[in-house]
Amino acid sequence: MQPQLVSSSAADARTSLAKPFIRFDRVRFAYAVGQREILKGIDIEVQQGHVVALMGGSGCGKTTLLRLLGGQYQATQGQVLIDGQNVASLDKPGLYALRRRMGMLFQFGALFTDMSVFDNVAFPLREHTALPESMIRDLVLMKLQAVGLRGASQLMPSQISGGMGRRVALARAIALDPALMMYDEPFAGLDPISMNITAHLIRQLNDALGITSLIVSHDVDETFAIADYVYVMADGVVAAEGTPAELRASSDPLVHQFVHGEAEGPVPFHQPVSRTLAADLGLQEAS
Ligand SMILES: Nc1ncnc2c1ncn2[C@@H]1O[C@H](COP(=O)(O)OP(=O)(O)OP(=O)(O)O)[C@@H](O)[C@H]1O
Repeated sequence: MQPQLVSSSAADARTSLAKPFIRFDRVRFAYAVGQREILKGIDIEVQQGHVVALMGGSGCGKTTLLRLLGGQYQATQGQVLIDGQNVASLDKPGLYALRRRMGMLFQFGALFTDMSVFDNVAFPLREHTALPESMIRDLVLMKLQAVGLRGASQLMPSQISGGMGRRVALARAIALDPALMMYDEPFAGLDPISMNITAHLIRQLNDALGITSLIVSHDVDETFAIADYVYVMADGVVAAEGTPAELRASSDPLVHQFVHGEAEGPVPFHQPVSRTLAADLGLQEAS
């Protein structure tokens, strides 16, 4: 399947800067030799300073792309480049140094429940730096200030709302001043107001800290409100790409189904299956 949408203006915007911060170059990937191919030739570019979204139906390979970026797995074919470095070519110290430049906000952004808000944010600084406690204190308060929660520093996670907890997790993720922030479903489980606050915070932090952000999300409205560019994946390939406005205006059936959250369309509800339901239930002979 070829990408359905690349307007000349968007393509110009993508190529106007000399070097993308992230590049997936014809990436193919299977979790094990002989297993089903999850990524079937992915080309993605993320320019420095941009907020870029990876979207698409469940199981299409979005989280897998983040894992390749973090060097947890290596592409079977093609290259994954971060700031010009081929992730697969890095030795252990090189990979470790690269990971130090990445912040990650996981689904639900779980906090350590037995530590205060302050200690949660201080955790990566205490683990990964030799900074004196007085400096850690100042850094933590600055990060909490950036997410609007300096006043909550002494509270325990059980004493704050889900939306506030997500912002604390965000402060913790940026504690080590990453160059790249990766968000895996940052809006999952939040009420609409907290979703909105979190989305705008992601954008503000990206711009204020001069970082690059990659968001995996199913939440079209929140993601489109803050993304510079969106890749829609389907069945292991980039099925469509463009700015949020371009995707909203698209008449492509897959993009339309995705943007409008329609049940009917090219993206099937059922995963492919070889046996009938009746056969699986033992009601008829498997064919
Ligand atoms: N460790 C693994 N070993 C084998 N298969 C895996 C592994 N992790 C994921 N998969 C499979 O790879 C495919 C892509 O998974 P992935 O988590 O990247 O999808 P996704 O687009 O992030 O999905 P979702 O939106 O539901 O989180 C799925 O079919 C999944 O079952």
